[in-house]
Amino acid sequence: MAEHIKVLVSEEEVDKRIRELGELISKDYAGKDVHMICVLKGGVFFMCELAKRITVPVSMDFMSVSSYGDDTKSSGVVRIAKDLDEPLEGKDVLIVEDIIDSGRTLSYLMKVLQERKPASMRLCTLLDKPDRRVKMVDVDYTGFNIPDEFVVGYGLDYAQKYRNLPFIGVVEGVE
Ligand SMILES: O=P(O)(O)OC[C@H]1O[C@H](OP(=O)(O)OP(=O)(O)O)[C@H](O)[C@@H]1O
Ligand code: HPA
Ligand SMILES: [Mg+2]
Repeated sequence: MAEHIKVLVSEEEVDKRIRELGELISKDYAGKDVHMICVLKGGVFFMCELAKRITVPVSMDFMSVSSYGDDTKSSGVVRIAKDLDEPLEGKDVLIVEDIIDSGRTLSYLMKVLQERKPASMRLCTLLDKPDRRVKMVDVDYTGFNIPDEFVVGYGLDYAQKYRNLPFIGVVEGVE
């Protein structure tokens, strides 16, 4: 069966929610600088759009972590493919992710990053699938809670495709 993408969250809804999150984060971090950490590759589109809506001073760093490879199921093994360039000590860190699914990636990553002694560490995710949680993760800012379906777009891939879609969609016709 050919793959078909059904819209789950439209471009307009995503844009509106990112503006709201930007306002909220700007208020919460008033008087501070925020050090945004993008979890590559999926987090990159959300990171760019969110950073543009934050009005306190922002610095950025990037980390690449992978557990899904080209599959729709997590391998269960989290691999750091690229580490951060800068130390985190004393910084107010905001981790930016596209999705929390089983929670394996972020529970692992937050443990690793907490050991680097940031002044504070919060997590912002565009999407959350709470029904799928295997590992507990404290999420501070969520764009949308979504049902247990494999989604693509806005950074999320299926076999590395569809990251560039400007909306969140569900791939139909995939096992
Ligand atoms: O909560 P989990 O079940 O761990 O799933 C969430 C993680 O999986 C995806 O990354 P992926 O491993 O596909 O890497 P990618 O961002 O490069 O696509 C996504 O971007 C999250 O990082
Ligand atoms: N889509 C794409 N990548 C993912 C997902 C998903 O639903 N969950 C975890 N990684
Ligand atoms: Mg992926």
